Amino acid sequence: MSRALRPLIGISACRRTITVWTAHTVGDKYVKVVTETIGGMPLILPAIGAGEDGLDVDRVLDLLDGLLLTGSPSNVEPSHYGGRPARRGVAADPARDMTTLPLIRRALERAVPLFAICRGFQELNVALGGTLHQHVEEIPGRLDHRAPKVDALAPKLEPAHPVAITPGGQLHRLLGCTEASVNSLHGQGIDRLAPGLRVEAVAPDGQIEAASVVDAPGFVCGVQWHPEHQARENPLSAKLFDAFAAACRARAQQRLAPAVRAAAE
Ligand SMILES: N[C@@H](CCC(=O)NCCCC(=O)O)C(=O)O
Repeated sequence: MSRALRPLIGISACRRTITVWTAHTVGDKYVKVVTETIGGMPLILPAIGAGEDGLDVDRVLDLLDGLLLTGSPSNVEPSHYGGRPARRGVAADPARDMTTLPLIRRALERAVPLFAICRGFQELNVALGGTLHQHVEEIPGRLDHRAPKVDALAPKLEPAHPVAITPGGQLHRLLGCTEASVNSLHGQGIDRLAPGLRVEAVAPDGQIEAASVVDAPGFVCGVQWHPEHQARENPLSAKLFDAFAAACRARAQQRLAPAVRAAAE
């Protein structure tokens, strides 16, 4: 693909304090999945809110061919979905909430391809009017979906449980199977699914693990697990990113091809 037509993909950042400094952060795995797995150009979107003093969402979306919503240790503030206040000590990132929630709504209105991972998946649900469980492991009969409490990274990213993929859904068509094994690094989870979202996969305890936007013109999908981890080594993760990449490339073509052709003439 011509360098000029590499899709420009926005990546949501967190606002976090590292030692004494406040920083806008994105895990390297999300940047790499854009550059290496998708073949796109990443544009990190700082968590500065949206509107007058924050991101001009429409100007940003004018530039983007896709939006990747990342995971994060922080939780979406329950006030955004009418939930009880979070317990003391639970990590929050109000600046990220104020950025991603409006950005998601407008990206969907403008048919920007969107792939939402873990916290990003929860944000997609909240942005469209759904609610979250704050502590899935405390609900009787539910699994503990949190990562094992060990220092090493590898065990956290091991497959943790199966998911049943909805027959006839978008993921089923894309992946060609009705079961997959996924990693699991979350304490929150979708409670009430937002209107306009369709369940694409569920865990054995009934936890919603993936959803798509009904009637979305392009690729709009959210997953509770982490396909960005070693994406090319897992055939299902690779298929997910290839489908997202194709939608982003199609948007880049549509947006930029006339300008690239004109410059070459
Ligand atoms: N805090 C939320 C979301 C969990 C999540 O996104 N975990 C990923 C952390 C690592 C990363 O940044 O990718 C919850 O607990 O449900």
